[in-house]
Amino acid sequence: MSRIAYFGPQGTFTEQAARALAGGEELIPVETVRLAMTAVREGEADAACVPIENSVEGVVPATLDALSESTPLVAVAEHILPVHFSVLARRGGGDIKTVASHPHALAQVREWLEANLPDARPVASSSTSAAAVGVLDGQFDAAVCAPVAVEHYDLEVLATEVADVSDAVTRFLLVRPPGELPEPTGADRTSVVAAAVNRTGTLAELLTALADRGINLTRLDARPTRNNFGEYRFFMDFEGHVAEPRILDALTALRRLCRNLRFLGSHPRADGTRSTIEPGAGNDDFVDAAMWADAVRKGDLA
Ligand SMILES: O=C(O)C(=O)C[C@]1(C(=O)O)C=C[C@@H](O)C=C1
Repeated sequence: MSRIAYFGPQGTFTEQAARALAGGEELIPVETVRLAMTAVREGEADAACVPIENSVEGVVPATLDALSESTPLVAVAEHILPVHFSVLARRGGGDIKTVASHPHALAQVREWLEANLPDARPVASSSTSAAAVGVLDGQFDAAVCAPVAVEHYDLEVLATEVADVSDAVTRFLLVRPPGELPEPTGADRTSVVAAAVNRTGTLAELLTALADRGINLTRLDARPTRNNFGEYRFFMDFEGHVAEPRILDALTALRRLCRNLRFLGSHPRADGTRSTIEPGAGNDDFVDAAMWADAVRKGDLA
């Protein structure tokens, strides 16, 4: 049985995603996103389940930073969960003066808190479940949690279905050390991180390498390299799988433009959206063009 570290403690959204992705594997709750990946890097777990992006609040910076540091890990699967929250408090507790949660969760219920708990001060916690633990300990008066949290923590439910954007979703990744990749399905996502040199047009060149090959970008985020102020790493997700000639061609171009390129995986998309194929930029077009060039090189064609 393989072991999956997940961003815990028990009752987080990430645990739900890990259960959906893992089947019957052993699940290990870990306090932070970074430590979940460290557990894999140090061989204490075979894979890690971590949040990557939310439809309201955007990317999870801790996940991007942990993916770009230390030894490479690649995403082999993803899961998308609808996100609405329950607000939990101690049974028989008094006034709610503080309400804690993960910053991504607080950002998704800002309007609800202003309308329903205007006197409560929002406090950031390491995860939604860590906020529930803090309420039990008396550190905070209320916690904004995943609905399943109430099954793990003996707290009273003050409100359910809390969300400023009713159809919000979060996408989660299952990452593991590089190895055999999932098979291409036609509805795949490839991810890379490029530490580009700081000169005119670098980002435009990277994006043009994808656009020229008819490849649709699905996410672009920048994070500081932490070395020199103003120097950034660019995280790019795009449609397609490295097993496809058009994607391999793009990756080799990105590598040429930017030698500091890390491959972060190719895997099926959870939403099943099939890759866009632009005219003249299908895999057959790339194979045909390579055969034609080869024939020219051998002197078989003019
Ligand atoms: O704290 C949790 O429950 C998490 O799984 C983390 C997380 C996130 O990082 O976005 C996951 C989903 C929600 O958007 C809020 C918090």
